[in-house]
Amino acid sequence: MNEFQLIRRYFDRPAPGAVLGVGDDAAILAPAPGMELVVTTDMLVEGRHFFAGTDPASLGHKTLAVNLSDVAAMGARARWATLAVALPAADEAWLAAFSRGFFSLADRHDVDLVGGDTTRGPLTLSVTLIGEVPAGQAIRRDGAVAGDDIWVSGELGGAALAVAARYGRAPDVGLDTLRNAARRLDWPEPRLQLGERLRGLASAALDVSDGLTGDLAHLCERSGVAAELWLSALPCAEALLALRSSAPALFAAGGDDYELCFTAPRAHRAAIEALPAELGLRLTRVGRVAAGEGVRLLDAPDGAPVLLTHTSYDHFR
Ligand SMILES: Nc1ncnc2c1ncn2[C@@H]1O[C@H](COP(=O)(O)OP(=O)(O)OP(=O)(O)O)[C@@H](O)[C@H]1O
Ligand SMILES: Cc1ncc(C[n+]2csc(CCOP(=O)(O)O)c2C)c(N)n1
Ligand SMILES: [Mg+2]
Repeated sequence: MNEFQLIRRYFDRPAPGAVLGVGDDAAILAPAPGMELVVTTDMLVEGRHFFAGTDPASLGHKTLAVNLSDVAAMGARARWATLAVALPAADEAWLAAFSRGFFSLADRHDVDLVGGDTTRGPLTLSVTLIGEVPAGQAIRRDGAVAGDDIWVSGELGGAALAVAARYGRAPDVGLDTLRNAARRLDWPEPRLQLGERLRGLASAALDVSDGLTGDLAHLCERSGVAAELWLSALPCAEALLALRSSAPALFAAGGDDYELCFTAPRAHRAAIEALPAELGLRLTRVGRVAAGEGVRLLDAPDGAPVLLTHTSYDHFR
């Protein structure tokens, strides 16, 4: 199998939402009238973002999911993707599973793969995702205002627990709990439906990829505000509740969650509280925006400060 047979077999699929998809020097896309484009790129590198030997179907899923998560955080709809891969070898079983994982998530969200690049090299997977949002309505990081509530979707900490376990640094939580945590790490679910519903409700948003405290600090910086987070409010799986106080960094600073963190005015509380029933997704109020700068983690509202050894994942620290 040569390079072009590989592309045709595993990555060339019909792209009904594009003017022209895979096969030319570039794809041709036509945004719908009145829409703005949102564009994001996220890369996964073996040994850094995932462990050698990770199930290729989950890698196909996660490579796309981490990008969809950024589009969700903007309140946009995902439309088109390009995929750049460096592969150590043309392993057909690996490629078939990877492609299956990628396209089954793409199909669920009506995303067309319209191009990419394929080369031989250390396993590296990169997607560029293009989405659409009604002009002027994207949810940015710079809209939070003192007094806003801070919300988080889903649950935190499972993925970081799975990473810690693989490095032999996790507390003993039992096999079942660990299996659920590994699922959070390998099969993150991008919150696209939530992102679109938050347009007009959230004042600012981002996705939690590096760790809540550190990611929220980016939002605060862009908005020129401070934030207070409550450890006892951070949503986690029932089986991890005891760990939340004994290993707070897993929840407040552990990465790989791909949940959405957003701020919203108090006046939107009731509307937001109605979303979980509609979306089948937990939404939890985890803190408040204040005047000033920086993120403070307290054990509870008006409680004592919780000290963390780190606030998020950093590639160069
Ligand atoms: N090499 C680069 N050149 C230009 N811009 C970059 C580069 N790397 C990152 N950026 C930009 O810097 C900002 C922060 O990047 P980062 O990858 O940390 O995004 P994030 O959304 O905070 O995290 P994640 O990608 O894990 O969701 C983004 O606007 C991104 O587009
Ligand atoms: C093998 C292995 N070691 C460590 C981690 C943890 N990790 C790596 S990158 C990252 C942040 C998101 O990346 P980026 O900021 O590049 O989008 C996190 C939390 C992992 N997933 N796998
Ligand atoms: Mg992001």
